[in-house]
Amino acid sequence: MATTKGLEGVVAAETKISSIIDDTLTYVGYNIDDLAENASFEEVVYLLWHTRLPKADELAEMKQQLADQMEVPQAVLDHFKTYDIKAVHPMAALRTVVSLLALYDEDAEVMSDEANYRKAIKLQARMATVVTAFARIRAGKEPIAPKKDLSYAANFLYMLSGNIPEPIEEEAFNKALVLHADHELNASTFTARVCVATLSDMYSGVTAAIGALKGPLHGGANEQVMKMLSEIGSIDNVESYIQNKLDNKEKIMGFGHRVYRQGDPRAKHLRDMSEKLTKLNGNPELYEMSVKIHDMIVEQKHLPANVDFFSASVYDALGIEHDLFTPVFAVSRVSGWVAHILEQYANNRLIRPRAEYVGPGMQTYVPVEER
Ligand SMILES: CC(=O)SCCNC(=O)CCNC(=O)[C@H](O)C(C)(C)COP(=O)(O)OP(=O)(O)OC[C@H]1O[C@@H](n2cnc3c(N)ncnc32)[C@H](O)[C@@H]1OP(=O)(O)O
Ligand SMILES: O=C([O-])CC(=O)C(=O)O
Repeated sequence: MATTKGLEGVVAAETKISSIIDDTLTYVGYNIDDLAENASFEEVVYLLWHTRLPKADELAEMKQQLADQMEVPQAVLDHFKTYDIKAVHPMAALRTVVSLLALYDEDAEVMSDEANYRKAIKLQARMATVVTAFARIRAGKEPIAPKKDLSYAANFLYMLSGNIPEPIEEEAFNKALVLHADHELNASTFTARVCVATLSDMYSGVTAAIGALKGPLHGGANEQVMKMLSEIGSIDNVESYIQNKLDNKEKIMGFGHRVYRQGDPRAKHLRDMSEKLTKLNGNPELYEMSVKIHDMIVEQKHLPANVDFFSASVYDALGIEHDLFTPVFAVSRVSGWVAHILEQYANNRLIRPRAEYVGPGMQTYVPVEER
């Protein structure tokens, strides 16, 4: 049996949800550039789950459903007070809380299409609430209830800070959510599909996916990019810091991709936003440092930036704490996970590949006292 390390190039599923062909990303046939410029996140969620854009009344209904389901059971919020919240990583907390949400959902084990759709809405709606509640409780503040008349993007920023975001902040965050929503068979989405292909429930699939997204080679890279920018500290230090890493053959977070060769089409949108938002919040140096790093990596390694690189300075400019960057990714990507879970259920077969055995040959058991 031949193996393909990391399953590179292996086609492991058919999907109608998103595609990456010749470095062009589409959701259900719509170019990501078009969606980033024009679509609301709620429209994209509908698109991914129904494989078509909503009509006005359908969009209004979905917005209403999401708004109605944003509140989480008090017991889930109380759970944040049962451990040292300052000592845990928010992605670990999110992984646990999504699993916990299942225990308060009477639909959790019901496998009908209707129950799965209700779970989809609840998961999408509540991810924003739990991430923002975690952040507030950690800061010693009370969680803020969502406002039903705000968009999903605005509600997230409102629940986080207590302030209704400025239009430019809402627009930028909406765009970031749109750009992160789905990405073909990335590691976390594949994880979700593998999990539910056993006919396990949607909460299990999303919990597993959060675990996969957490790693620094995947969604966790955005936090690592910010850590690097903070360590560098000023534009004068960029060259020596990056050169040192390259000379030591260390990976630079936010660069490279398994599928894209010329570049990640999402990065330019985030780069533009980073330029605008860092100017507005008075810290343009963060953008300038990012550009300098980018130019060095492209020149020396020929590696383009991926979605995580410029998203770091965007989220920082929006006032989001650095260890919440990956949870923010999850708040968007849950839409894609759910779409893939629904697609997997609709045409399921257990996912069970083979491994090539490379261990010792046949051995005979030796009792412990004789070893
Ligand atoms: C949302 C997302 O998940 S986007 C990806 C987020 N992850 C990151 O930004 C982490 C940094 N990037 C990486 O680690 C990789 O580029 C990945 C994991 C994204 C893709 O990895 P793979 O396709 O498995 O490529 P792999 O890790 O084998 O790298 C191939 C070569 O490019 C080099 N390379 C890849 N990415 C980088 C990087 N960011 N910095 C420096 N060198 C790199 C590797 O060192 C390797 O070099 P070698 O052949 O001389 O050993
Ligand atoms: O597709 C991948 O491998 C990772 C990625 O960019 C994403 O999940 O958005």
